This record gives sequence, C-alpha cells and structure tokens, in this order.
Amino acid sequence: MPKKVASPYRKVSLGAPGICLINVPALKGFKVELYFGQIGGLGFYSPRNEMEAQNFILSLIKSALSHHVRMQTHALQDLRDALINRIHELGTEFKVENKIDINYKCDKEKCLLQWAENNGAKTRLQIAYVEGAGRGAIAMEDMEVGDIAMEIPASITISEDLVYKSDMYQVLEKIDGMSSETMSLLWSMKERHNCNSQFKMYFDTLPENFNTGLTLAVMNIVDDIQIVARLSFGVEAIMALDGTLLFEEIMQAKEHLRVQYDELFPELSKDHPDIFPPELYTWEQFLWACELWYSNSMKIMFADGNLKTCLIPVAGFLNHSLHPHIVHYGKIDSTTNSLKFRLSRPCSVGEQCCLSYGNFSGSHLITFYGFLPQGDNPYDVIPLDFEVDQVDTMVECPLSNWTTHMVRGTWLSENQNIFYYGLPSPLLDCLRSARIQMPFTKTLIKANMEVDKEILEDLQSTFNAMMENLSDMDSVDRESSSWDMKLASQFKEMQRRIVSSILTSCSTGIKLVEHELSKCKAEE
Ligand SMILES: C[S@@+](CC[C@H](N)C(=O)[O-])C[C@H]1O[C@@H](n2cnc3c(N)ncnc32)[C@H](O)[C@@H]1O
Repeated sequence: MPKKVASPYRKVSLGAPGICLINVPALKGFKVELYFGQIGGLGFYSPRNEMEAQNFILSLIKSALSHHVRMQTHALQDLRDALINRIHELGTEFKVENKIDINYKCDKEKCLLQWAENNGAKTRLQIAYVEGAGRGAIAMEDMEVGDIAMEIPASITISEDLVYKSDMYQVLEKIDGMSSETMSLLWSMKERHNCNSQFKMYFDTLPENFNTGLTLAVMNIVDDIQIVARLSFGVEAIMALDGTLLFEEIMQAKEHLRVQYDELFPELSKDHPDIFPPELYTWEQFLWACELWYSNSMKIMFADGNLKTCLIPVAGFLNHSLHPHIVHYGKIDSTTNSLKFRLSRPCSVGEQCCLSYGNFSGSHLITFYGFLPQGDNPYDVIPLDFEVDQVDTMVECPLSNWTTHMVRGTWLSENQNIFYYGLPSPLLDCLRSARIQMPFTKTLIKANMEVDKEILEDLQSTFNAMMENLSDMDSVDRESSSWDMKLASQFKEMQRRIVSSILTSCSTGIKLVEHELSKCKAEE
C-alpha cells in the first residue's frame, strides 16, 4: 500500500474507485517505461532509448563482423551503415541549439584540464560556458559513433578509497549504518579547505552555490540571516510551488538530509574537534556537500567489480541531455584502468557534448540538479493513486487496495480514438473494471459509452482541479526574475502543458462518446 502523506494535491474522489493524487516522489524511470511501454507511443519511447537500441545492434554487428562470417559481411556492413544513418537522422531531429558565452574565460577549468592531462587524462572536448547550463564540454573536432570523447584515469577519481586513507576513517567505521557515500561526503567537506589537497584544482572549480532545489532546505530550517546570506530557493518560489509534486519532493529530500545531519552533528565535532572541526561541519556546509554529490557524482564499477560513487574531475563538466551523446560510462576499462566516455551518437566540432544523468523526471532534476532539460521529457508523469474498495469474501469485510497509475502529456500517445482517448490503457481499464463486473469489450454499445463518459468526466474534474492549482504564475517575467522563480515557473508551465493536454483529450473523448451514444439512442 502506498505511503499516505498529506497530499500536495486535493484528494479527489472519482466515485469508484477512489482516486487520490499523491506525492510519489521520483517514480523510477524504468517503472514509467514499463507502464507506458505496453501502450505504445510515437514509434519509440524516447530518443535516448532508441539510440541505445541502435547502439546495441551496432555492438552485435561489430562482434559478428570480427568473426569473419564471409557470406554475411556485406549484409552486416549495410545494416551497420543504415543504423549509423538513422542515428545521424535522430540527432538532427532532436537537435538542441546551445549558445556558448565566449567572454567567460574558464581559467580555473583550463588549469584543472592541464592537471588531469598531466595525470594521464585524454580529451577531445574543451570547457566553455554554455548559456543556461553553466560550464559544459564542447567538441574540439568532429567525432563519430564509437569514438572516445574523454578518458579519465581511475587514479584521479574521488571515491571512498580516499576516506580509508584518512584519519576520519577510524572514527566513521565505528558508526552503525555509516554508508560509503556519507563517508565520502564528510571527507569532501574537509578536503575542500585543504590547501595541500591532491584535488585542490578540482575543488577550486566548484561553485559556492549549486542552486539546486535542496538549497531550499536552508530556508525552512535556519534563521533568516542565513537565508539572506545564501541565495536560496526563495520564499516566493516555494509559495509558487505549493501544492505541486516538486514541492513535495523537495520537502521530503530536505527532511531526509536534516535527519542525517542531526544524527551526526554536533556530536562528531564535540567528540573529535580535530578531525571534524565544527566550523567546517555546519548544516550549511553539509548541504553544500550534498548538492555537490547529488549533482556531480557518478556510480562507477571498478576493475575489482566494486561499485563506488565517485566525483570525476573534468568529466564533471558534462551536462545532461534528453538526447545525450554519451549513455554508457559507468565501468572502468580494466586494460587501461581508466573511465572511457564513448559516443553513442556523433558530435560535431563546436557542439556541446552531453551525458545522460539517468531517466529522471523534471521534479527530480530540479530537486537534485537545479535545472529542467530542454525538450519533451517522457519521464514527466503525473502519478495517480487509487484506492479500490474490495470485499474479502471469506470474512465479508471491506479491503482497501492501493494501486498507482500515471498520466503523461497525451501528445505522446498515438491513439486518440474512442476507447483510448490518448490516455493510458491501464488507467482506463482500472477505472472501467471498478464500474462494471464483466470484462470490458470495446464494442460500441450504449452501456460501454456510458461507462467511458463517466470515467472521462471524472478525470476531467480531477485535472480541472489540478489546473486551478497550477495557473497562477503567468505574471512571472522570465528575463528579469531570479533563478528560483524561473525554475518554479518553468516547472509549473511544464505541468500545465501536461494537464492541459489531458483535459483536451478528455473533452474530445467525451464528444466522441456522446456522438456514439446519440447514434445508439437513435437506433433504439
Ligand atoms: C555535473 S554538473 C555539470 C557541469 C556544470 N554545468 C558546471 O558548471 O559545473 C551538473 C550541473 O550542471 C547543470 N546542468 C547540467 N545539465 C544541464 C542542462 N541540460 N540544462 C541546464 N543546466 C544543466 C546543473 O546545474 C547541474 O546541477
């Protein structure tokens, strides 16, 4: 049964079954894919998935070609060429223009790059300032599918291994439930102030403020002076987000981090002031480190098979895209003991080269990374939680059964016809089966039309209520407003677009059903 928490959205009853729009934070990408995968959409699920599938076939062709099956060589080469063409076409179809700010000199970043190269790193990318995304990595030459854009030796990655060598390990290892991620985070809080650190160049390139949704945590918890001192996700933006999934996700993350901090501090600083100096282990600094690790770390599989969360100097400049150039980068190449960033699609000289951080929704990206990506994100869904009342026939007692469904922008669905309406079939089937005992046959009979009409009207009233909650940020001037207001307004606009498409599909669906109903009545 889903956790019942005070809902950001009004709890709305849809008759049978009861529907409640709840806060399901960060619905996992694969769950979203499974849910909508069975429905079918506009040819493929997302440009990233399509490209991954094509790259997978390319790797099979490469391996088949290396086995010299003569008869098939030509066919395989043709297939490979066709796939590469399709990958190029996909790149053109989903091209995103990035403006580079040539006035930003990137001196510190160049020093870091030089240090990394001196330590064995290789790169075909340079660092520049990309409008709207901070620093990013730009191709210095044309690169093709399969080319390595960047190679970082394992020896310059920052992971838990550094904690084991430090004096704090003897204290941390005795703490119950201490994770390697928390150890690395605590290590980085101190190391960033160490003038003799091996990673000084890296820490010097990090911003004072990350401006993720987590920055909000400062606001609710500490006093007003600190709020002003740190550019926080401000009161105005938070007020604007009240009642949205993003608000709920930020609040949950904030509470989680505060509990974690309170479990460790100030005790650790009191007991070991030399190892955890209190001035370096404030709540503010803890949050800074959380933002660093959430927004910049990567999970890497090392040659010994261990999976570690790492900060990767230089590779940390790669920004995220919904149509990334690099998708698979999580494994150290055991022959070179380095991390290779291989291209899954071509990248032209001057173009920004992007990674995929994962299949995340907009609310997750704002909370932990502080941005919304350009383009349609198929992982932006609105979760719907249903409580379906059933009766336990053994003891004649009512049972409560929760099930989660989700809705996304209906422009992503190809079937807008009667019985489908651009809405997810699992959702419609669930609502139908709660209203009629028999299996729903999708035939144009009066009883079916009446059921569908009722369902569409209920959905319409639910999403109308949600729209009211989302419709008050029209006055925000994107150009002049602060970063947090811009993000809040972008988020609400994205949600409004999804809800509006659902409302349009509902009203078009109602008209379709009414038309069929009138035909049924005429025949009677
Ligand atoms: C791993 S860092 C990438 C380098 C970063 N731009 C910088 O200047 O340090 C991740 C951060 O970059 C920014 N970012 C990444 N992808 C972005 C995108 N597509 N649009 C806007 N900002 C993005 C966000 O601030 C995110 O927290």
